[in-house]
Amino acid sequence: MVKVTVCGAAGGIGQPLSLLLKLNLTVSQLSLYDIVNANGVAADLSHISTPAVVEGFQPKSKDDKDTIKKALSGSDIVVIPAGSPRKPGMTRDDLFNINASIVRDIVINIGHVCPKATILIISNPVNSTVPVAAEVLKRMGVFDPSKLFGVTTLDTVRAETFLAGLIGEDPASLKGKISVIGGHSGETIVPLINVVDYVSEKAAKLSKKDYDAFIQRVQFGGDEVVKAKNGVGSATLSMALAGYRFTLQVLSSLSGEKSFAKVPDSAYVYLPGLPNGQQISAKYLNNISYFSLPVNLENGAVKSLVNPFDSLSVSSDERKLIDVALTGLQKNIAKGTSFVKSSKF
Ligand SMILES: NC(=O)c1ccc[n+]([C@@H]2O[C@H](COP(=O)([O-])OP(=O)(O)OC[C@H]3O[C@@H](n4cnc5c(N)ncnc54)[C@H](O)[C@@H]3O)[C@@H](O)[C@H]2O)c1
Ligand SMILES: O=C(O)C[C@H](O)C(=O)O
Repeated sequence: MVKVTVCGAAGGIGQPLSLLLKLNLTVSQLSLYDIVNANGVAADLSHISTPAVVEGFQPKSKDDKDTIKKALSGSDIVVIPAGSPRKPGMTRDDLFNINASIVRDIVINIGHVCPKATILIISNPVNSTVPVAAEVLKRMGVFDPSKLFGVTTLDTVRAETFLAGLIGEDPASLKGKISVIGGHSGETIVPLINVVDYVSEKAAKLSKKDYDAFIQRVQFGGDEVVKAKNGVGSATLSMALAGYRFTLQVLSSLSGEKSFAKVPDSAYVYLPGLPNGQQISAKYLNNISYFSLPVNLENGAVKSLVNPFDSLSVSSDERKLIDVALTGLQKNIAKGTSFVKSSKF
């Protein structure tokens, strides 16, 4: 019996992500929360002949504080794609002013109603919204760092697709064989290509021009979609797939399945609170508090992090990219942390 709640379920990501979750046979309850159209999306999905019981939750007014609590009650997993997407010319950081308070308020409710749930944050800027969530939960005295994740899987999905094109492989065959670490915006995104022998052998033959173009495309893939959608939003369908892929990793860990991937997907996590996170951060990451690394999961929580410096042969070019990422991330993290410190709740 697993209950998954999607907050922002009627949005561009929320709808296809909820569809994918409805198709998953291990989900028994699917709770769809949004400030608009949640009931409509729930009615629609509820006609699909799979076991998950779907319920919509939509506040009746701005003062309605109960509906979200009902939606979250008993959740094992809460996925949050609530908030505004970018328009051309905006950075993800430009979304902070609107999305930070949306994430803060949802997470306050999680802290009250289902503090043991595994929380997956999609809302941008992920580099800052995850620290927002962590600070809220810390202040409430219910923070479990092993259960809070910023969803960065789309960067890995893009890296698989773009690298496969360059080295002539089937993109699906690269799943679990390359890794993307760091954060989720521009230069904080660091693809590592030296993960599995046959991938690294082929990748090592890339010209410098192709390698640089690959890095640039993974780091700025989101901009490609924002530009193509021309004011109507950002990645939704590829993100729904990516969000589902990470949720599936969590669901599998809840049902005790073992992963056969050489590297599991990465997620943006709070390093000081994780078994080997503190160590990796102190030794290799300039004591950064949040960083996306491949996560081994058990029972919906981080069991251990894959240390890329031990096992993924980080090259000197990749080390330089990591150093640039660390500088950007420090600022993004500080912004999220100080926002909550000055919030009253
Ligand atoms: N992590 C990633 O890789 C990634 C990828 C793509 C998009 N995103 C981010 O995901 C977010 C959502 O993108 P989208 O394209 O689905 O946007 P969207 O505007 O289509 O959908 C957002 C939904 O959130 C809802 N919402 C707003 N405030 C809410 C609240 N307080 N409680 C519950 N629901 C609320 C809206 O009603 C809407 O239905 C954006 O911030 C976007 O930047 C992240
Ligand atoms: O680019 C965006 O704003 C959305 C998302 O973070 C993405 O990577 O596609």
